[in-house]
Amino acid sequence: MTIRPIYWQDEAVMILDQRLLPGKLVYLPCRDMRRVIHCIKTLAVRGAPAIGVAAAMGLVLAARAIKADDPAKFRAALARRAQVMAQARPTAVNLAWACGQMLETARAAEGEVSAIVEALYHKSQRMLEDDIAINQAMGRHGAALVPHGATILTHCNAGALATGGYGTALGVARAAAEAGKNPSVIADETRPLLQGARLTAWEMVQENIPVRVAPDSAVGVIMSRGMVDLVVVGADRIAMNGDVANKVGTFNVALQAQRHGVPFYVAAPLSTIDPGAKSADDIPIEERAAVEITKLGGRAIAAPGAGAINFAFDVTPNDLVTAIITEVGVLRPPYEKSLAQAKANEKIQGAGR
Ligand SMILES: CSC[C@H]1O[C@H](OP(=O)(O)O)[C@H](O)[C@@H]1O
Repeated sequence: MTIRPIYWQDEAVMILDQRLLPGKLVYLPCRDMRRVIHCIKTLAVRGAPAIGVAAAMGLVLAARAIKADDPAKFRAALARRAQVMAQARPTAVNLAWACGQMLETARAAEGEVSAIVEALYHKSQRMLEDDIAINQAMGRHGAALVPHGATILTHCNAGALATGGYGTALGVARAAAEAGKNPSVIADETRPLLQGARLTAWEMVQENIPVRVAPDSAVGVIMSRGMVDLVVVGADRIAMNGDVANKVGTFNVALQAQRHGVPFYVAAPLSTIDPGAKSADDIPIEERAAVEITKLGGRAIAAPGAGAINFAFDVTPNDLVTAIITEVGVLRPPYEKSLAQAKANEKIQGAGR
């Protein structure tokens, strides 16, 4: 089954409302930037690469609404809108990266405003298509690390729903299955919004990849019983020293993996590696509303009057990361060197795109 989290349909951006999965498959038609921002903020669309693509498409909608015939004034107006878009969620670097890519496209496009808008549309579509190809390449590199019949534990959802449609961490599982390795998956349910139970399990069922859901708190006992061969998770932002920001709870999984001698892999495109972040200290961690903790399915699960702590992400220190799987290969410590080399090569190859 092809899972399409987001796509163009005529003049509208169609966003699969992931808040309603696994029960309902509902697409939201977005015809202006504000609607796309709302989808990003409310996690109707979520996952670092997917929100990057959503931001790019949202900026096309914004560009089409700018009333300016002068290209310079148009580019200035677009830059102001990109600044608003980039603030929709702070941790996933792909959001800001995608906005930067769109502004670069507008800068490089020649001719009238209409030609710039057309170039922006094609850039947003190419970003979606490139993401799928990047994920497939990443999956092939990652699949080489998956033993036959292995059980892969993952956290949150880093699958087709979090990307352009193939997946980073789940892309490794997909590619291993496509290579005939018969992997199975253990999906941490991933409190508070249950992306693992709701989204990862749904994706794996669609793919006929065996999947079992487990409470986040069970990772230790599951690993202590030798039930996990490797961990593969996604990432929202990777610092140049290899510190990894990902869904809250990932750090706990990494500590358990170290304790039990289980390889802990991070699967992420090069665009998730942030050259502006030297270490975890430079990664903003999103805090979300208390109600996401105190309610579940609209029902109170915490005593009325109780507060909540709702960090949406945490940072896994680089010494707990066995390797980082990317579209150009598997990057290993020392990350200061391997990540810098990969980003340098990206710049050289990107220069030609
Ligand atoms: C392929 S990146 C997916 C990444 O994004 C998720 O966070 P959220 O659901 O809040 O967007 C989680 O950190 C995943 O690993």
